[in-house]
Amino acid sequence: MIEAVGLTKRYGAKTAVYNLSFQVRPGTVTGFLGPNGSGKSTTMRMILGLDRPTSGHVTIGGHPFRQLPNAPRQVGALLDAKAVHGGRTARNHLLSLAQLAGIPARRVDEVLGVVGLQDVARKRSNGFSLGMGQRLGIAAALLGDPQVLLFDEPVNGLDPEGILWVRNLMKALAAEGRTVFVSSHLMSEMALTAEHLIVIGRGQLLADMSVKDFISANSADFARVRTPQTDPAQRDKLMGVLAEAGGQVLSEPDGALRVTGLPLPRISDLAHEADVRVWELSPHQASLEEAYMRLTQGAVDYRSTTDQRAGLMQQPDPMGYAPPQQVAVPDVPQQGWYAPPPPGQNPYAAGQQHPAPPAQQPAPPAGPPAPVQAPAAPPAPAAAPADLSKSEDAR
Ligand SMILES: Nc1ncnc2c1ncn2[C@@H]1O[C@H](COP(=O)(O)OP(=O)(O)OP(=O)(O)O)[C@@H](O)[C@H]1O
Repeated sequence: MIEAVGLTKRYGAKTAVYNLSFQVRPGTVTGFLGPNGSGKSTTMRMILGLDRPTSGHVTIGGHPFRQLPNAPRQVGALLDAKAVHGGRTARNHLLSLAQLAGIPARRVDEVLGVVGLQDVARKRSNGFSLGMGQRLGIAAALLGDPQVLLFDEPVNGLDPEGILWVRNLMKALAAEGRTVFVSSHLMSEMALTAEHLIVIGRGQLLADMSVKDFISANSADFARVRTPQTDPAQRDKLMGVLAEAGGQVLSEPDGALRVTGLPLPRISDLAHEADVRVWELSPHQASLEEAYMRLTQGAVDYRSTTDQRAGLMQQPDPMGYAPPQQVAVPDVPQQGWYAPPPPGQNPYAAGQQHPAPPAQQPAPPAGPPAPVQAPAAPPAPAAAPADLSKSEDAR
């Protein structure tokens, strides 16, 4: 088990990690999520004794990493796949690691096979692709057959077959009772791989709970209902009926209704009783990505802006190639596309304060709010968490 208690790391005036406490238990894959620059790699480096905490501590099996006897046999890690001597062959790189840790040479050939690099084992790693480098890094992590494994972005650069392989590998390692701690920005992949999540934002703990609880605490399933566009009165009638029955109704950009708080069969019955024709009635299950976006949108440091191209856009040459004309399809607004929060829990609604981070336990669902019958309003930007960039004791 990995246990962090009050872990804090400052780099000069920058606080990268602040007062983080969590446990990573054996037997499950624990995902480690957070926006760019939120402190995931710094936390992993502290777990591995590569960075010294400014305060707090972190242990593996009850000991700080540096005090573990024969650490490479107990803990394996992929932090930076590029951190290899490029002039060495893959096999020699692993052989040197194995010799340092007293691991027999035949284990090197075993792990090369496990990661699928046996055919390029005698090639220099500076000629490796991004994905091949990742595989070599995973081989190094597996070398000592350790009980505790840390992977920082292991699927970075892997092809679909490689991503599936990593997913199955992580699950198999956890099923053998090992502790598996893995960071990733690929939410769809995390949803398929991890059972438990630790989410941080600006160095602080935002959530520590199962994937299932995380999704239900941060978003809600809803139904999409569409009536014939040619008859707006039918839509208005249905909106009234659904709201009267206790549903929360929002309008989607394409005119469909987004309904929370009523099960699909009830919506169908209500439409039938009101004599409203329905062209679509479909369930929408909230995804991990939607729940993650909702929780972390106030803790994102780096946001993109639209490329204005400084007026450099060229007119198409009438004599040359012109791209095929496409019918303009309006974009779904980026904010607000995701599933709504659970009833009564919209921490980002205008005028509300940013809530205390829902760490440890998902908040119990509150009572349903007053039904909304207006087009889906994009959530107002959340108040940013406390500014951690002001150091208390700049080093
Ligand atoms: N050695 C260092 N010196 C100064 N600042 C650092 C150092 N290492 C990390 N930081 C800063 O600490 C913060 C956290 O960085 P970290 O790499 O841990 O984030 P991350 O969550 O792993 O990001 P990403 O998802 O982009 O990999 C960032 O603001 C980063 O600039």
